[in-house]
Amino acid sequence: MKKRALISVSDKANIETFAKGLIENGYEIISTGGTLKVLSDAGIDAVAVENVTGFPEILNGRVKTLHPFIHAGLLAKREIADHQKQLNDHAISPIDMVVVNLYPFKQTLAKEGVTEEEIVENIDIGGPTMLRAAAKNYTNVAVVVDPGDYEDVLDSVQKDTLDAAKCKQLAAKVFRHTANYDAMIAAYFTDEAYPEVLTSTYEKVQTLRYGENPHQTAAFYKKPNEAAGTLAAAEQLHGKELSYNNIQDANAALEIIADFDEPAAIAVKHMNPCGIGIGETIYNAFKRAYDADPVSIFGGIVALNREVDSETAQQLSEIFLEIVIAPSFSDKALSVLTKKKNIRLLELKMDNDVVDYRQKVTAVMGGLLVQDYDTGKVTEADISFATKRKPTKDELTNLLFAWKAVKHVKSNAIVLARDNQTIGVGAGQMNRIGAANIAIEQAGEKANGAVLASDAFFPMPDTVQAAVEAGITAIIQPGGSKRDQDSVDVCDKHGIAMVYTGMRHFKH
Ligand SMILES: NC(=O)c1ncn([C@@H]2O[C@H](COP(=O)(O)O)[C@@H](O)[C@H]2O)c1NC=O
Repeated sequence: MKKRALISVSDKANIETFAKGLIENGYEIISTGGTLKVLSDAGIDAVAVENVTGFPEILNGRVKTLHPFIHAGLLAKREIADHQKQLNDHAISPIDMVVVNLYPFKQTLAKEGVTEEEIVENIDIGGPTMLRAAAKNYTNVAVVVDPGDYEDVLDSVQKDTLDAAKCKQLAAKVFRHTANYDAMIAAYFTDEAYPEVLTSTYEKVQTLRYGENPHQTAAFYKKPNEAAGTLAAAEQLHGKELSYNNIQDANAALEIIADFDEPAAIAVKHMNPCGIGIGETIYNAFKRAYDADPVSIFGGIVALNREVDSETAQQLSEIFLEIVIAPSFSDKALSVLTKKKNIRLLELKMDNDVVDYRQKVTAVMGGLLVQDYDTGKVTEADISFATKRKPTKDELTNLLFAWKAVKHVKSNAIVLARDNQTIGVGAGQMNRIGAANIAIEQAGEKANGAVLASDAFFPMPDTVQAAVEAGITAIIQPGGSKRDQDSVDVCDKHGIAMVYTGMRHFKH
């Protein structure tokens, strides 16, 4: 008896060649309405599914293959005599291969102006049912969900190597595919933040050469339909493939730059900003980010939120940078930067609301932690004045700038800033005074007259004392410690202006 393949595909690319190949290798083709038409138009012999089921396609295609003549043909185990007998009793013939790809739910969701009705109609029911039936019965049935597999499957058919092991791999792909499909549907039906099971799925962007270290394997995945404004949407204009650490650092730079509307440049090393500068022009902003810490920026990642012009490109090209990421590069800037073999240039349409609707997921052993992104913002209206002296206008501007910066530094974090530029960053220390000492030491003489931001309150006045000694004139911190008054007293004694934000920015 001839083998039978049921073909029912939404994405009809290359289906004629595949079907032809199957026929040449002794298969009979069964097909649904639209697919049958494509095959018939190409002169390929196929049997309409209605002729197998004895039942017409009804409800505008909502029911076409959902029939025991199809599903018993897919699910019967050939090696079980009773299954065989039941097929015979009901005059059902077995089906040996299913070639199905589903209604384009994801693409429909992404369509501009799409209606709920159209989205719901694009939830495929018959397709996944056949795919899952065939995949369950992988020892008897081959299942092809990915048009990218046609060539390989045909090759296996020709060589007679389409065995259970191969079919099991094809079946695994089906269950991944339908799980992803259902996860997208579930996400469309509700935007519940913390459902009883987390079914988010991710699509592979690329396998990476290695992970954080060369002995670790790694890959980069993205959420379906959510790339806009993220690294997954960036176009690489120049340079080698991104590494695992590049992706982490570039992502950190994008999260930071999303907090700035004015021309800003962010230099990142190991996920901490080593220099942040803002300015009238992107050139000024970058100069400040560079001057903030000309040592640490070496081998770093720089994100800029305005087009890179030739003048800025010239400055960027004078140091070794892993990545420059910007919304665009002028032609002249590109010709300057592409002369450097080892730099990676990424073009990305940035979006300052990029993190607002996303959740931050962190892996822990055996599970995940999920939380909102830290989108907390503090403006002049939100702060309260803790000390006798209030900050001057200039100090206040620098305090709010330092506050934006410290939010993105690993805790415990202290940032010193002046003149629209970070000048000292103390990151990831186990005690606050340790972070302060690092920031103060890095700033050197520039600390005198600068402002200081702390990501969390001062449990004791030691950091303020260190600030006094360094010549800091104003401090911004959340407030809320039992011993706030001790810090206030030190400030008052030395004429330092201190403000409270009422908001903490721990970052682990
Ligand atoms: N309802 C059914 O019985 C059914 N059987 C197959 N489909 C889907 O119909 C599509 C192909 O339809 P056509 O060959 O008419 O273009 C495929 O994406 C397939 O997954 C169905 N449609 C959706 O549920």
